Amino acid sequence: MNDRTVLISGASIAGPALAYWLHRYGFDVTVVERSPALRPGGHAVDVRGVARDVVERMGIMPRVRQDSVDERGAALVDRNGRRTATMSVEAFGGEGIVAEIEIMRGDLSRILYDATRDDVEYLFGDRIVRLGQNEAGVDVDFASGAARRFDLVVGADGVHSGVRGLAFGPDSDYVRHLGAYTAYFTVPDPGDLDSWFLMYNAPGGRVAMLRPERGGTAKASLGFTSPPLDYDRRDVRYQQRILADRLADAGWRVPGLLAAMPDAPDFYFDAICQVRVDRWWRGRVALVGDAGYCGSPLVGLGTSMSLVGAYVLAGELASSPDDHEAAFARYQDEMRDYVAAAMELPPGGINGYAPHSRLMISLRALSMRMMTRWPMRQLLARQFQKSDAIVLRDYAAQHQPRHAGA
Ligand SMILES: Cc1cc2nc3c(=O)[nH]c(=O)nc-3n(C[C@H](O)[C@H](O)[C@H](O)COP(=O)(O)OP(=O)(O)OC[C@H]3O[C@@H](n4cnc5c(N)ncnc54)[C@H](O)[C@@H]3O)c2cc1C
Repeated sequence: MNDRTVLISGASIAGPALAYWLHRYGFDVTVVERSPALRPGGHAVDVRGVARDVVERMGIMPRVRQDSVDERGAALVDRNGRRTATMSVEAFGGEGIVAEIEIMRGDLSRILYDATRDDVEYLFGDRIVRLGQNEAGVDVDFASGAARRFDLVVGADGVHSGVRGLAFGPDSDYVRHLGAYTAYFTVPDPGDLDSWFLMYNAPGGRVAMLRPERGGTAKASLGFTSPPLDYDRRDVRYQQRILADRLADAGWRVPGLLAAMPDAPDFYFDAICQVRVDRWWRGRVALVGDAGYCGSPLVGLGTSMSLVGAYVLAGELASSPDDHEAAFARYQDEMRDYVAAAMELPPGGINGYAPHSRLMISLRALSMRMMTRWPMRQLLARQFQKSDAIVLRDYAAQHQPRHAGA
């Protein structure tokens, strides 16, 4: 019997992307999202390497390019705002710190949602609270009280995936804290960024970033190194107090960013962590994107991995709709090397992101100045080439998909 009905948990990047491809291959798709509406916010995310091909094949590249962020490059600044190192977008042919296609996470999520909303059932403001699977399907109970049966369920619900918690085990088995926390939020455009992404390091492993976006606003990020903290993930005010305590005297533009933080409409705070899951499925339940493999913002490939993962998972399910276990196994086989390469932390790991001492901060600026020169250039180019470490199959040609939007 064919597995035709699929429930996806999470409507950010991986969820709508998977919904898009499954619908094209003839599946009936429902997406449940815990938030009452599509979540805005997040910094620019990169669409690198083969992920660009996936976006092309979805037919949404014109809109992605239209909405992408016009950044000239990234610059490290000191306490007084003086640039200590820069890297332009062209330095690595659009595959450097700032990729050729950078788009705000919220904008990409909106584009993927718009491409699927007419063909896919979206349930906002709800979540799965129980999964019971047997040979015939998966019985799902929702927090709203609804109960439904699906052939397959996929967790695309991020680092703290609810589906993973129900079908695989607790976060503590899969989520590895890398030693820092970070927040993202929107602030008024200071007007002097001149299309540069500014990054600042203060002693004590403290980080601030500010990058331009369209429409009179900019995206701020604040971070600090710390062992795991005990806090309520829903208590935004408390998270903001933690940040204010740690960063109040950090210098540069940080006091202004902290002052603007309570008014931000899209404050997001989390540990910098990786997710590693041995096998990405249990029976009829599978994982895609950050829920199954998250390299952390340090590797900058989370969105690309999600887009590619959604493409491969849907393609493999279409290849054997009567044998989901075989499809899930091929999905992981296809993705394994690409994900393993993408999960490797850049040289220096968390210390590269949040150096502690003044000496290490100066060395970070020095190494960024050296990046475009030999031999650092070769090392860095290798790091960015990971985004190409998979050859995409042409599933659409094999499966006579429905036309997009059909
Ligand atoms: C608001 C927000 C801001 C972000 N900002 C950045 C950023 O600035 N830089 C960066 O590198 N990465 C950021 N990320 C993470 C980034 O989107 C991912 O690393 C990457 O794009 C992979 O996406 P994903 O769809 O797998 O997971 P995510 O983008 O994490 O999306 C998971 C989705 O699942 C939903 N969800 C969670 N739990 C449940 C549940 N139990 N039931 C139903 N739905 C659930 C969430 O609300 C969210 O919409 C952000 C994520 C979010 C949600």
